[in-house]
Amino acid sequence: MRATTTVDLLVRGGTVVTMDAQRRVIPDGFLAVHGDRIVAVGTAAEAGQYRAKTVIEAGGKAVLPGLINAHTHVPMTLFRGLADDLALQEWLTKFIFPAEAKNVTREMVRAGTRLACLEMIRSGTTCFVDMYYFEDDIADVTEAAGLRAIVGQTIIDFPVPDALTPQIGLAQAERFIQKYKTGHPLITPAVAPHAPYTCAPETLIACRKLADKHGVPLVIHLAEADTETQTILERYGRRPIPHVERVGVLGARTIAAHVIQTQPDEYAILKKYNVGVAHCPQSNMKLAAGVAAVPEMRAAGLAVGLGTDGAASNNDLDLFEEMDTAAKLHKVVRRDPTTMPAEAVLEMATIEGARAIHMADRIGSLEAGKLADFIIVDVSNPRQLPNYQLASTLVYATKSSDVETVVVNGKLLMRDRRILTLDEAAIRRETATFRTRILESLQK
Ligand SMILES: CSC[C@H]1O[C@@H](n2cnc3c(O)ncnc32)[C@H](O)[C@@H]1O
Ligand SMILES: [Zn+2]
Repeated sequence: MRATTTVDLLVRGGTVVTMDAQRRVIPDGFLAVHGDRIVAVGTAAEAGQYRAKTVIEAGGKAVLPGLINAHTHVPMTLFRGLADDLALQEWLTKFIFPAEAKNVTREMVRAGTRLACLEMIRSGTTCFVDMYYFEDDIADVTEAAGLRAIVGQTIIDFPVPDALTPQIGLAQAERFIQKYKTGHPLITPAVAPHAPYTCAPETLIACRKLADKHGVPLVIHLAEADTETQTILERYGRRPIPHVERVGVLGARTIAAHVIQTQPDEYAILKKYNVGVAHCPQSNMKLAAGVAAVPEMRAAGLAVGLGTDGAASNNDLDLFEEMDTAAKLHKVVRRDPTTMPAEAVLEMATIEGARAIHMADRIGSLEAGKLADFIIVDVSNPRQLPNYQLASTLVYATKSSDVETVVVNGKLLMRDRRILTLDEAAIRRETATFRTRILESLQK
């Protein structure tokens, strides 16, 4: 007779999409969780030895690794819809930077982050990479919501809401890193130089030194628009990727967002430093920035994850939409329907996303020993039937509203669409207050 093992949480009966090295999909599967970890994954027949305080019956549902948003600016949810249908430079310099100068405070950042966490939990995101201002507040609110995040304090060469100079920004970033760097269960602090066109080489070097000193990730917007390529060529005589290499900002645990304006010989530079790429197709389409060479970067061995970018350039934080868009965008630009199949974009939102953010040893797949970050998704809506192929159903026919249950670090954040860690009504009220404030600020 087999001994019984008591665990905290047992999910049984669902189709478990492991995203492990063999990409195993277990039709009648189970997942056992104890503390913050997955302790076993297998077929329902093997689940018999486990007893749990909480059992979730997932028959007819898909159980997947939590989705990973590799690039966003969470407080920008409060700027959603404020300035649409503009090119990057005009959008940033005429609308977003001025709106931020008037409105970004600790209080605003906390409110925007709460709204973002609510949206992300509801749409199946369990981990995100952020870069913004007042990141200690973002970290605090994220931890309370129960989500996992890499939280990057922005460094930029002009006065911003939390730092008048990049030196002040760097000192602030160091304090923030010191507060969170020793093994926090959910928050990984990071340094986030905004971009090569807003940070001088000295600023970029100081950011790299700080990241190396504390062994934390470095997050940067890179090669996003042709205006960036022109500016960097004019200023430094090199294109953006060779420029950042020459300056010395590429290095351990770098995460570069966008990476659109590339030439094939530049992939080797990114590969040399193991740079993870955050592909943000919806933001890139909306700002008409261009189309990143994702199939080529993947073929060159780069880890490419998926990001939404901020809600002011997307305009949501929905990775199900982002998967659908990524799969279709690359087909249409190449006139090749075989490029970026559903399985590939599902990888980008899970295990490849984890590789891109340098966390694949801990998250991105459902395997014993990994952190228990997973979602349970209904796949029985008429719109998803008859469901011949699960990756296809998830990428092309599933909506974020089909996400029913979300677990991060072994803790339930949403069960059967009921949010357990945030006060949804209070967030709606708070958002309405900020809407009025932001509108008024723009009339002054
Ligand atoms: C480093 S984040 C802070 C800074 O970046 C701005 N921002 C938001 N989205 C983008 C983007 O796609 N490219 C460049 N800059 C962006 C944001 O408004 C903050 O000021
Ligand atoms: Zn961005």
